Amino acid sequence: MSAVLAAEAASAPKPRASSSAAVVLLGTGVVGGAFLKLLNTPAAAALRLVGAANSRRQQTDPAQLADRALREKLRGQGDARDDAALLAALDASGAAVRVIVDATASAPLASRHVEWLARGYHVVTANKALAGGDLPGWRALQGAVAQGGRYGDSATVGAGLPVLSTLRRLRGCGDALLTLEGVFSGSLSYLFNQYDGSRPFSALLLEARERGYTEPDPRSDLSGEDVARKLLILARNAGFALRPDEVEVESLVPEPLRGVDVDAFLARLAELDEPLAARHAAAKARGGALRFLARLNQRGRARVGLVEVPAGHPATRLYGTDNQFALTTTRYNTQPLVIQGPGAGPEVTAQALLGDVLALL
Ligand SMILES: NC(=O)C1=CN([C@@H]2O[C@H](COP(=O)(O)OP(=O)(O)OC[C@H]3O[C@@H](n4cnc5c(N)ncnc54)[C@H](OP(=O)(O)O)[C@@H]3O)[C@@H](O)[C@H]2O)C=CC1
Ligand SMILES: N[C@@H](CC=O)C(=O)O
Repeated sequence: MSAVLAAEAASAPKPRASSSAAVVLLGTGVVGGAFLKLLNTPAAAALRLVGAANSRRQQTDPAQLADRALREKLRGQGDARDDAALLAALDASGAAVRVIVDATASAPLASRHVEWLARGYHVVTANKALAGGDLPGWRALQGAVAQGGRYGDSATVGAGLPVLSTLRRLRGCGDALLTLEGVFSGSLSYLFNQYDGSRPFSALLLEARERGYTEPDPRSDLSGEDVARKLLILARNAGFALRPDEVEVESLVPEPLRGVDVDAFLARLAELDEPLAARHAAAKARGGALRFLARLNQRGRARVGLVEVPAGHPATRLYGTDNQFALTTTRYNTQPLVIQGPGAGPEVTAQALLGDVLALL
């Protein structure tokens, strides 16, 4: 090769290491269903679905996977659940980039993420159970990522709002998180942004559930558990090695409704109404409003719960499922850096998953 050609070859844009990926989707519920729809758009042309599963059945047959009614069909047809067969489908694809997308809320599945990363699969997840679970799990995940595993977690906080990416970028620049405060739940935001006592709280909750904002078991939202997980994920990404038992959590689930199954809970939803109506009336009488806030202070003290905020508080200026993350850092220390926008819903969450998958190419 001449010197000129060699120089041109050296300066030409390098071909991407890989331009397509094979994908297995775990979970075909609200978020997984929206992800399947996105796979049929031009934005996902480089992705090939080689397996999909719900909790009981799965499919690896290309013709069945291409069927627009895949999600509905999986309810009654398909092979029995078997992770090994899904991983085999990824291996057989021959794709250099093999991605497992976890759109479930399953803790047992999340506990497998580290093993999958170690075996060379990439993991993209809306499931918060690993990063927002116990500290050993978080540390194992950091170990796998340090070994080169790639973990797409944008959907786990703010349903894809650029919160984790911002936090990591600031940290990479030597900035440090001092305090964090805000509304981290799309469903609880939706509930308290609207609740004025004119409609029962339980009716609003059913509406949030129908719109796909709540967790599979809405008590995960009402108990503060889902918010606590997001707080843990954020705090850990900022360098605070917090354990779940270090987060003070206020639950809105009445004691008698905590141990019953989901159907029984849904049948007794009206039991939520009276205590919340009383709290709302008391706050209103003092000129305040109720918002479900998460807070992490400089000493690493963390709390999530219902707070009576004064009129004009930033959390009273939210709409719909808006989340709000106010980050005070060593460099953003006179005013916080605020990230705000819709923080729940199938479309935005599925888009966050797709974005993380495409970032692997
Ligand atoms: N909804 C939202 O706005 C957001 C949700 N998320 C997260 O996304 C995840 C999914 O939420 P969502 O779609 O609303 O929940 P859904 O209940 O609608 O869907 C969950 C899906 O996971 C499936 N599933 C459960 N266990 C397994 C398993 N072991 N293997 C394969 N599939 C399994 C269920 O199967 P089956 O149908 O058989 O029960 C179902 O298809 C949760 O972790 C949630 O926190 C994150 C950000 C926003
Ligand atoms: N149920 C969650 C969905 C996103 O994580 C919420 O309400 O924020």
